[in-house]
Amino acid sequence: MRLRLDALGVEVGGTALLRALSLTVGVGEIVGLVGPNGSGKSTALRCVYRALAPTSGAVLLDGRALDSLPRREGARRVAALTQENGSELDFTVEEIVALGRAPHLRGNQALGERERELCRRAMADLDVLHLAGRGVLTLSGGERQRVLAARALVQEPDLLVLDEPTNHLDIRHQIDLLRLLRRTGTTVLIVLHDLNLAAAVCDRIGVLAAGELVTAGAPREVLTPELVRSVFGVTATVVPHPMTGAPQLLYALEPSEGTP
Ligand SMILES: Nc1ncnc2c1ncn2[C@@H]1O[C@H](COP(=O)(O)OP(=O)(O)OP(=O)(O)O)[C@@H](O)[C@H]1O
Repeated sequence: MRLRLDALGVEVGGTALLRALSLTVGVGEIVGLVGPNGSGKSTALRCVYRALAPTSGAVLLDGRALDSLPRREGARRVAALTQENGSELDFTVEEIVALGRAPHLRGNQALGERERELCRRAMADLDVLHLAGRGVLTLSGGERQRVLAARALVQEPDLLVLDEPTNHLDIRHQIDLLRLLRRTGTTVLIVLHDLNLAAAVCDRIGVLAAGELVTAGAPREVLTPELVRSVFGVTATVVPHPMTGAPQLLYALEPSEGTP
């Protein structure tokens, strides 16, 4: 599925949170949104998973306006892992993951064998199969995040919208999740704070500051020391990854020349 944000604007109480954001995610592409705290990344994602209606502009899925899509079809085709879906329900892990299949089922239809196998596979992929019978409220932050990622993936969406999915995950599980995203071949819009992970996984990166897109392009075009200094106010040395060539940012805690 192709996603197009077309001059997206969001205004709340007279304040612009997002201004004329235009960005395309091609079929099977992984596009990252990065930017300082409060720059509008989650606001943009909220428009895509329909938690927020934009004030101006449009979200287009395969050229079709998102708001013209029946809710059920949207729920089937777009999966979101957000900062808001910390489940308070005292469900087991397998019950939470199975909820990901709900948009594909009719009424109270039970899960068939194929559905159950999809759930098992997603739980195995996210390394939570051993937790299947556990109450989700008893899990650690990282375990819970992996369960919610499994729920999003088991939905087999055409578009995945991920807000800081590596939150709470240890480095192995961060890498496993990003590898999995690559493998699925699904169109992905992802917010990441870790610029090195963004450079490793994203085909393209859009940089937001104060609700506006500063630049967008391939990681090596976008993640320059100048950009990192002007947008984040941080001095970084950028080196190519010795194996992949992806830009990697090195930071030093010692103040360097010219650092405020
Ligand atoms: N309903 C609202 N009313 C007023 N301001 C809001 C509302 N929702 C978000 N904001 C503000 O809009 C700005 C953008 O928020 P958003 O959550 O999109 O930022 P973000 O880039 O995702 O930040 P972070 O990196 O901290 O997660 C913030 O300053 C936030 O306080």
